[in-house]
Amino acid sequence: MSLLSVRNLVIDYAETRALDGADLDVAPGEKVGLVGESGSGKSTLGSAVGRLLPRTARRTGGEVLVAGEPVFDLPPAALRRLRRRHLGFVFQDPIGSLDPTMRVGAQLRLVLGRGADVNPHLERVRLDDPRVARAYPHQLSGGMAQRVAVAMAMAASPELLVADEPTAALDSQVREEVLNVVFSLAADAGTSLLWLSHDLPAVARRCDRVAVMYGGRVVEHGPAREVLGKPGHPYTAALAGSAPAAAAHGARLEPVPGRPPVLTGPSPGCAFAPRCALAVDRCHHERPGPVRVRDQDVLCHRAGEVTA
Ligand SMILES: Nc1ncnc2c1ncn2[C@@H]1O[C@H](COP(=O)(O)OP(=O)(O)OP(=O)(O)O)[C@@H](O)[C@H]1O
Repeated sequence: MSLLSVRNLVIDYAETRALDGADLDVAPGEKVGLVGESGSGKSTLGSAVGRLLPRTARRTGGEVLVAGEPVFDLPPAALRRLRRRHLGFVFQDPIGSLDPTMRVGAQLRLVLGRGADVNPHLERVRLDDPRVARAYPHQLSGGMAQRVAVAMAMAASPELLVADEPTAALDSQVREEVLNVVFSLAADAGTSLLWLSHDLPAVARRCDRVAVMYGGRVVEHGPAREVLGKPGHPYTAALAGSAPAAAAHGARLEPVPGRPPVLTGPSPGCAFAPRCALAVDRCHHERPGPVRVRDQDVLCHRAGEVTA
């Protein structure tokens, strides 16, 4: 049974179509990487999991189920309960995600309950110095602030943690430390992880599965090493073949010539067709449905024809 199930989700921001029929499943305890170029819809999908989208966003179709509950159809109190029981979130900007006017300990107690001992929670994210609990967020380094944010998100042992590029603002040494904390806490608690990332080698190393987004859809989904090592979709092949050394250092990926699409409605065919070396006529006007290639689900009319 899936803990998270996203079905044919369509999200619009005014004229922009950010998700164009996205599908995704995360099983209990599974670590899933969500990758794709800037603008492919990763953050929109990650935020939609908790219905944390900006006010300008509109769900035009599809649904999100968390532990079987339809997130977009719940009344406010039930939604708050679902978030509290099942979900944790960590975002890109560690200091911005904390309240600048409250000491770290006081913020953690908002989650844990008044009078709770915050020190074990800080120690779990390898912040052993007792001064951290008395500090204000601006007194922390980016890496420390992100570890506090992780401690808060994991305090209630959520079933699913959505981490939206939690290390994008950190330098490479600190990035590894924060990721180690996130993955080891999630493993200890049996928490599933949906990790939005640009770092393909790290996703291949750390995740069970990967979902590759393009033009607001998950165009390939399957075991991480297989998908990134032997892609079934031409877009995954382009992404995986693009400067892996640069990707390892967190650079933004620039995989193929041309620009990703900015959709204003449903893509008439495959959104990748204008940039795809394998595209044939039908790719431009017929939306591809899922095709099974080895252990991978691929949205492509020419799935499996990709060669290294
Ligand atoms: N608040 C917003 N208002 C209007 N358009 C938005 C908003 N947020 C995202 N978009 C648009 O929706 C599409 C998907 O954006 P999204 O941020 O989900 O992609 P992303 O893959 O997370 O990108 P990045 O890796 O840069 O964070 C893009 O075309 C983007 O410009």
